[in-house]
This record gives sequence, C-alpha cells and structure tokens, in this order.
Amino acid sequence: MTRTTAAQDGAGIAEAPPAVALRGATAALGGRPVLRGVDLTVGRGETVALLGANGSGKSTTIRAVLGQVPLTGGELELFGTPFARFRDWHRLGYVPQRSTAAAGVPATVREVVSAGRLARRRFRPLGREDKAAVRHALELVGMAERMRDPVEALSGGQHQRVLIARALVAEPELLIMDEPLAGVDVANQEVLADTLRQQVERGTSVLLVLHELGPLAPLIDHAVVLREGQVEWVDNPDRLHDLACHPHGSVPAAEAAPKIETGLFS
Ligand SMILES: Nc1ncnc2c1ncn2[C@@H]1O[C@H](COP(=O)(O)OP(=O)(O)OP(=O)(O)O)[C@@H](O)[C@H]1O
Repeated sequence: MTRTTAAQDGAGIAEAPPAVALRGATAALGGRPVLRGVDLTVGRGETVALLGANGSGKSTTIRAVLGQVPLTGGELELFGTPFARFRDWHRLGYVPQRSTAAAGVPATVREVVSAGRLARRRFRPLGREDKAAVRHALELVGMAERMRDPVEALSGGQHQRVLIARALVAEPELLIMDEPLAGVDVANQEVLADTLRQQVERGTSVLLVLHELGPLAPLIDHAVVLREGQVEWVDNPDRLHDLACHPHGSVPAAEAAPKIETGLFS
C-alpha cells in the first residue's frame, strides 16, 4: 500500500532512497548472537510488519535501526545516509514496547506528548502551534480529556495510546512501533488503525513489530517474519491472513505454500 502525496510526487519521492535499508545485519546481546544477517527494507511510504515468535529478534532489529543496539556486521542506511553519518533523528518517531516505556516518570499526559514535539523544535520552547499539535495528537488517540492527568494514573492501554501520541506529534517521516496495539482494547485498536492509516496516506513510512495483524492488516505492504535472528520469509500479508484463518491446512491447495513454522498465531 505504498502511497505518495502530491508534495512528495513533486519531490520525486518514488526515486528517494528507502527510509530504512538494513543489509546483512548482525548483532549480539549478552555475548550471544541475536541478529544473524537480517535484511530489511522500508521504502518511502511503505508499511512493513516485523513478525515472528518470542525471542526471534524483532525488538532487537528495530533497536538496531534506532542505533540502540550496535551492529557487529552488515550495513544500515536511514533515508539513504549511512548510519554513522545520520543526524536527522527528528525524522523518526518511536513507540517502544510498553513494558520498557517511561514507567514511574512523574509527568502529565500533556508533558509526555510535548516531549515528542521538542526534538522537532530542536529543544526550543513550544509555541501555540506546537501546543495545538499536542492536543491534536491526543485527540487522534482519544486521550485529549486526560491531558492534565499524571501518566501514572493511566491504565496500561491508555499509557500506550499516550506513547503513540508522543510519536505522532513530531510528524515523523518514519514511524517505528514495537507492538503498538499491546494491551489496547479492540475499539481503541480500530481508532489507532484509523490514525495510522491517515499517517500512511500522508506518506509516512512505518516499521512495526506485531504479534497479530488485527485491524492493521489492510495497511501492511510487506510482512517480514524473523526466526532465530534471521529473516525466514517475506510475504504479502494476505498470505498471513490465510494462515491465521486456516491454521489447520484448510487453505485451498492451490494457494497453500509449504508449511512454515513461524510461531505466529499459535
Ligand atoms: N539485554 C539482553 N541481554 C541478553 N540477551 C537479550 C537481551 N535482550 C534480548 N535478548 C535476547 O535476544 C533475543 C531476541 O530478543 P528480542 O527482544 O529481539 O525478541 P523479540 O522477537 O522482540 O521477542 P518478543 O516477541 O518476546 O518481544 C532473545 O533470545 C532474548 O533473550
């Protein structure tokens, strides 16, 4: 579902280098190899889902893209710039896995989301336009009414929606999300899917870790399945949908590919 806006067409976005180009990436954690030659490309305006069993290396892959886990081998380019020379971090928005998100930080919902705007403002004080953007981002995730509340007073799913607003408020060109729907109820998953669809229509590139495609399925251009730190397969998400709906081999034979044990949907 690659889309280009009129402005981007004018800028020749179709020829622009991909938002993310990871080639042959290797990385180790605790002395153990965790990524073992991962290739991953997120083209401009593309939405790519990273899937796979627990421990297959999904979070490590996106943390490597963000520079939080150093590569021991391979290459990474962001928007066509080699990682070592990349400085435009304001072009990226990140929603971390919920369990690792700023728990225990004494801040209001508005302060947390405003922090997402600061990088875009290069840490100058926020103006009226920024404050309106903060409110708008909170409206997008249905949390505007909780603006003055301490984040500690939020439920897990509400906290997650605030972290998504924090990423959106920076109007990033590349949105990286680690299990953004974890702990979010079905109604709000639909709201978030709609919000993400609007971002994608504006030309935002998206890389997200998912355990289930859920309401995000229609947005996804490519699904990349990891297994033990390697890309096991890359597919059209329709095929994953078939596997999810026909887990016991009832996919029509003509469509059925060789059985692949991904750890998905089990
Ligand atoms: N800080 C760490 N030190 C040592 N090993 C780690 C560390 N973080 C992750 N690992 C290991 O790296 C491997 C990949 O972990 P990662 O978090 O990337 O998996 P994941 O696919 O995101 O899993 P999940 O679906 O459970 O979130 C796992 O075997 C994990 O135990």
